[in-house]
Amino acid sequence: MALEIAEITTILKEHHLLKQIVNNVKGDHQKITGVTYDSRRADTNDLFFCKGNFKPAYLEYAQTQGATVYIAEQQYDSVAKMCGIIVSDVSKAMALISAAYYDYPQNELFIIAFTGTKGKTTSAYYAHNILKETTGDKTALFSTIDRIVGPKPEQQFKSDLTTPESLNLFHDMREAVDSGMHTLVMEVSSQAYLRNRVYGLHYDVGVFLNISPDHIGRNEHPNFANYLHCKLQLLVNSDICVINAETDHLEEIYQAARATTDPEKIYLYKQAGNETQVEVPVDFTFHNDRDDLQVNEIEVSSHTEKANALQINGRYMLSMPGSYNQSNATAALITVGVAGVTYKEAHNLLSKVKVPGRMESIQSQKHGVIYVDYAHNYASMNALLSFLRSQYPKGRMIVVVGSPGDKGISRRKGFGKALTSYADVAILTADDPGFENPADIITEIDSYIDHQKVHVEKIVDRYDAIKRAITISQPEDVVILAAKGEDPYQKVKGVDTPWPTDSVVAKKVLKGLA
Ligand SMILES: CC(=O)N[C@H]1[C@@H](OP(=O)(O)OP(=O)(O)OC[C@H]2O[C@@H](n3ccc(=O)[nH]c3=O)[C@H](O)[C@@H]2O)O[C@H](CO)[C@@H](O)[C@@H]1O[C@H](C)C(=O)N[C@@H](C)C(=O)N[C@H](CCC(=O)O)C(=O)O
Ligand SMILES: Nc1ncnc2c1ncn2[C@@H]1O[C@H](COP(=O)(O)OP(=O)(O)OP(=O)(O)O)[C@@H](O)[C@H]1O
Repeated sequence: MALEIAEITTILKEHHLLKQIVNNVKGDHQKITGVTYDSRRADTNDLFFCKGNFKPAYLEYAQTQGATVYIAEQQYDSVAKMCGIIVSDVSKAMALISAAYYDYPQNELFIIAFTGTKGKTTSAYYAHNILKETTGDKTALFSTIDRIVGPKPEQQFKSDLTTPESLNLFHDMREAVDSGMHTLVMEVSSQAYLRNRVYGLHYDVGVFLNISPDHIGRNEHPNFANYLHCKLQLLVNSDICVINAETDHLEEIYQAARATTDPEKIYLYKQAGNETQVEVPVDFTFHNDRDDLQVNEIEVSSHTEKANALQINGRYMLSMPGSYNQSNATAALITVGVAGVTYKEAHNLLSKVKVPGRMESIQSQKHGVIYVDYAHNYASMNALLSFLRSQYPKGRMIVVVGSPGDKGISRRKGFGKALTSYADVAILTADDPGFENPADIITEIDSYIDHQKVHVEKIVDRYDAIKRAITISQPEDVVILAAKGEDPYQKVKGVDTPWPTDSVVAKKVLKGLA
């Protein structure tokens, strides 16, 4: 793959991003044969993007590795051998040029994209599992947990981000297309819009699951309005929109979809019998037929002509408990319906789908049943605890939880509120403290807990906290290890410190107690 300087500048001019070209000694026909934003990976004739917390020394090193062109928001005189393309926004430039470099792989994929504060991974897994079967393994997945870019085992790997950096995104799409994939299910975080990782990308189907306060902080969104604005961009960039009619801010969300999409191409869904914030034409409802730890069953019904046409009506069994998973499943079913999959093909494909680190249960003989779950804001913690309380009305609810440093500050208050509503014992511990002192974060969560209702223990070491929770539990109790799911590391002072995962720790503790 290659691009000429002339092609790059044409694209940048079209998008009003080009400011000037400096040191273009080899002329407009000079070719770049690689793209990178990491000097440690730079190679001969590469184009280097100077982005984020970039240091000029990285660019100088890229030059010694053979990179010949850079794109940046300012000129760097220290790299005299390189041609500089100076732009007004390097992250937008990187998305556009990466798409061009990888020859627009998105045009060869049917893309289903999910956004929402909660449920993205679960819904993406549901849709991917159905499409994997019905497309004969020709559906890629870009999720928080893993990325699947082809049918070979080595083409399935752990994700570093929910939505990859634009350059990696288009690289992986290209690999997916070249490996025979024609459909892609992906998660789009609000951060992806904030950082222009998906700038210029269009989706065939865009899903808005829900929104609740989260991701506001120093490295994330400045305020809720910006968080909502970023999430709405998914609908603005989708040909067909699917919206949870029970979400907060429904009016703004529906308006954003209608701004660019014919209402005939917008599908709204909700649980049967539930109210919506404003009156909207609901296309699908799901009826909660049964939702307990043994069986989770829904019946999906269509209410409009366009909804009837998808032919997804009927009963579906889900393997993961939780009423919120009924809503996630309905969203996924509408998307696969739009992709041409009917009830006949899909009805038995959700009963085996499990998402690692979400509602994973570990049984024990002498202690309480243990749940590992990824709930990590108020809405999800509240949904999780209220569901488990309904399932275990007699035993004590013992919750191990911490909140990350440097981001999602509102979670601390949210956890205090949810714990006060449902927990008997809260063991507050570390979870990705970053550059903050975990003991201070714990103290902050604790300040929002009503001590008349909840017995609180503070154990900074997460291993010890899990051990304590399991040790004090009786067989009728339920132990919830929350907010970390399958995370294999703790982020401490800028370092990803390996963490064996909550479920591995829980199993080890149980073995020691046996
Ligand atoms: C705030 C944010 O989003 N930052 C992302 C951003 O960082 P950055 O551009 O500042 O890059 P950096 O890692 O600081 O390094 C600066 C530049 O120097 C380069 N470099 C660095 C060292 C060197 O020797 N040579 C060199 O060239 C790096 O390759 C990079 O281009 O680009 C990096 C990839 O290039 C991301 O890893 C990083 O995500 C950080 C780790 C992160 O935690 N992001 C979170 C907030 C995030 O994006 N989360 C959302 C999910 C949110 C949700 O749950 O909904 C997500 O989509 O994952
Ligand atoms: N629709 C929903 N509403 C509220 N809570 C949910 C919903 N779906 C899942 N959850 C809860 O949120 C947790 C995370 O779910 P999931 O990973 O599917 O969401 P996500 O949007 O991908 O999250 P994140 O952005 O944090 O990666 C689950 O473990 C569950 O506790």
